[in-house]
Amino acid sequence: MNLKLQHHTQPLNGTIQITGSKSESNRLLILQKFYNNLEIENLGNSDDAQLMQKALASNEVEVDIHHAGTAMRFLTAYFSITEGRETILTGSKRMKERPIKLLVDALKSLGADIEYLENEGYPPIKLIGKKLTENKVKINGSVSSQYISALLLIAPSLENGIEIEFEGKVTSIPYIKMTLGLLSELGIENSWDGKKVSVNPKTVIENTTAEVESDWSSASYYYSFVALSEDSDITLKSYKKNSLQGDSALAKLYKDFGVETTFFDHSINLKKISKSKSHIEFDLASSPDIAQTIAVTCFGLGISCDLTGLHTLKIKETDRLVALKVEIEKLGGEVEITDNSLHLKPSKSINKDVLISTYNDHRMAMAFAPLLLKTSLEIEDANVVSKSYPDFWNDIEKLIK
Ligand SMILES: O=C(O)C1=C[C@@H](OP(=O)(O)O)[C@@H](O)[C@H](O)C1
Ligand SMILES: C=C(OP(=O)(O)O)C(=O)O
Repeated sequence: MNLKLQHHTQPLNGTIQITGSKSESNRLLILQKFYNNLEIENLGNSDDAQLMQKALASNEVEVDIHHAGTAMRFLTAYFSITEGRETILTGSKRMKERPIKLLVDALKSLGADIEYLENEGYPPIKLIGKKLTENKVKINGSVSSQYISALLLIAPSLENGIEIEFEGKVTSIPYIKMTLGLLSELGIENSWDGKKVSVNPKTVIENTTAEVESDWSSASYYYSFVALSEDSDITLKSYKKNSLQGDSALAKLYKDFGVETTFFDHSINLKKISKSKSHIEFDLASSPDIAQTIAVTCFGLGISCDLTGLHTLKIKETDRLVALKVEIEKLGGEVEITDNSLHLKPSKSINKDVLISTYNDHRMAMAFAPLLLKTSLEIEDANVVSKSYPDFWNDIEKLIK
């Protein structure tokens, strides 16, 4: 279903509760399998969290996790230690193009039994669950932090825990810290000195309740709405000042667009208090999921940007660098991309009634939505947002009324 967005010139006002973080939810769901008494509050309703729950409850041999990257990576580690179980882990056409070799190699070096069923290095894979014999492993950390989080999540259930040594420059670091932070919340000891991370084994947890914070990556679209309008006033519920989510960097980053974030009563209030800078330069290696939002905010404001640290974008739901270039150029912008960066020129106008292609990528749909404050446009396959934020369009409608 395509969705036509009318040009809206009034400010957006209201309060929204975004669903629980997809990343925190999927980590806690894995941990709950190891610690049955763990209670999860504010679990997200994203497709990815639901696919994770379904996969963890399934007794079928074949488990299909569609587009859910975290589910694919975390379940690869989980099923490889589920003794006596044979699992075929598969996903969407795109998932079969998203590499998994570094994680599979790491798990195999720990003693896992994993086989590729189609293309070497990519899903689908067949896993025969068994007890892992080793506890020290080396992994290249520059491709996806999800491989590392996957190892860390099974670590407390291994007899001797795990010690991981990183090779290469570690990427998306806040997501590794999130995993370690959640382990710490459950009382699982861990340490990280930049090069090596270790997690101790733990059979029983002392803290049995974990509360998922609302999703910061989803909050980015509201930051964009506020940046693109003068008098909007939006409150988002269930956020923490000391977040485990790296995308909470939005509060700092959007200051450059003149957006002020005020924390109160577990909520954040967003208001535009000053003019945006006329040029933006961010290294987003720690916050890859908000690159699309920021590129589109800049385009909507007519300002230029140089975004770097984007090397992981090519292996996400789509090649997000190419997708951004194609779609912003349809709207009249000028974009240059490399393998790890995006450069947008300032622009004076935005083309009307353009159909934005979404490439099965929730973030393409949500990142372009705030442009409705500048023009009328159409979003292809708008329900794609359900991967992380099923209520996105309903919530936007509440703010527009
Ligand atoms: O661990 C996680 O929950 C995630 C890690 C990031 O992936 P990479 O580490 O592959 O960049 C991020 O893009 C993804 O949406 C969620
Ligand atoms: C990259 C993403 O998801 P995943 O890797 O979990 O599929 C995302 O949500 O932007």
